[in-house]
Amino acid sequence: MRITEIREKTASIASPIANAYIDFSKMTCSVVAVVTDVVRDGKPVVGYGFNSNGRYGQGPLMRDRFIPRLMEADPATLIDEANDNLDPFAIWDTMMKNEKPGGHGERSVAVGTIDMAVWDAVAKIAGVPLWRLLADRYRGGAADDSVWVYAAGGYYYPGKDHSQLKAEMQGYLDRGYDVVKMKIGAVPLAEDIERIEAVLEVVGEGRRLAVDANGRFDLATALAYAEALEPYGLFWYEEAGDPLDYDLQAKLAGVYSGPLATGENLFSHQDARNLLLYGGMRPDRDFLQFDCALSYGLVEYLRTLKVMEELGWSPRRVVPHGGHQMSLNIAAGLGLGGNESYPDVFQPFGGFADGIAVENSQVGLPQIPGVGFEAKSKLIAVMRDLA
Ligand SMILES: O=C([O-])CC(=O)C(=O)O
Ligand SMILES: [Mg+2]
Repeated sequence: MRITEIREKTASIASPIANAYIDFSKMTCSVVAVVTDVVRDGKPVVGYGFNSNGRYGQGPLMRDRFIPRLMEADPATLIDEANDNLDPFAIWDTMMKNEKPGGHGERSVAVGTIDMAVWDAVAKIAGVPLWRLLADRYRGGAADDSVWVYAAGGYYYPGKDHSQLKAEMQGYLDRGYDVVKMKIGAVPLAEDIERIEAVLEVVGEGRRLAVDANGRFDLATALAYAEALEPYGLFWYEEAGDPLDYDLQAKLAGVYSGPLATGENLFSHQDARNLLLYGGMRPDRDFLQFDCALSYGLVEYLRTLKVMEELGWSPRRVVPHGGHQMSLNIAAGLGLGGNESYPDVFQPFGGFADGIAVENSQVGLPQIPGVGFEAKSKLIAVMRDLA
């Protein structure tokens, strides 16, 4: 059993939307195919992956370093003998050979995307959905039947007024979501408060609305927003300051009584540990948003979950960023608290299996082998185009 080829192509996910930090007018993502010589139903098993929005395609890093390391390795060293399958852990170690520690930047996205494709292949070789494989290997077989999801959107874009923002949010409620998320921080506080009040007219209560500042604020601005947001009783206040500014996060947690969320831009278990040790995050109410596709994949995610456990955090406090099926599988298989969803943006990469509707903010998973990409027709068309 061996990997015969790994292909990457960079796809556009450009759109006119913006958060408080970036616009998405040139946004791309990598699509990866890991081709194996294992045959199922008369065809070679191919595992697929892609990276979440926000960090661009990683083709050059993959082609320069990570794909050659895997293709040059003795195939026997990449096998999990006990399970008669590929070994995602050995594959990870091989990709990361001769990489110094620290500085977890774009390389974690390149590795995380290939890792997603490896796990898709592993579950396909095992002939089971990935959530089932994860539950069997790591949770004594217990899998969640459905996963809580919330609708993320509420972006800024040219000409978007309150009526369009409200219509967007109404559309999410109509499609079965109970909680919606909107962007803040690209306009002055008073203007954001007007936007928030407009959305509250649609969703009714603050506990059905999360807000996301995408790391834009300095301490003074983060605290000013905290004071203004506190009375609304929001679902969460996300990524107020720079992702690595644990001091800001801790000071914010010291004054804001409602739930805080962060972590989508922390790309290693060491960074996650530092957040939990020094960021003032509160295990009884706050949310962690680590995204496997950006942070070295599921192999590293298992380490991050272990760090959380050691520091007294339940996996239910994790609601990953990214709105992709990989995190949905991890959520169902490893018992996370939920998953993000982008019903209207980042298509065809965002979203879940065709024909599985969101009801009461819960979504089910397909019963097919792998991550489930084959159950999402527009996405699998892009992937099959690659291999
Ligand atoms: O706008 C983005 O970069 C995406 C994001 O933060 C989120 O989904 O939480
Ligand atoms: Mg965010």
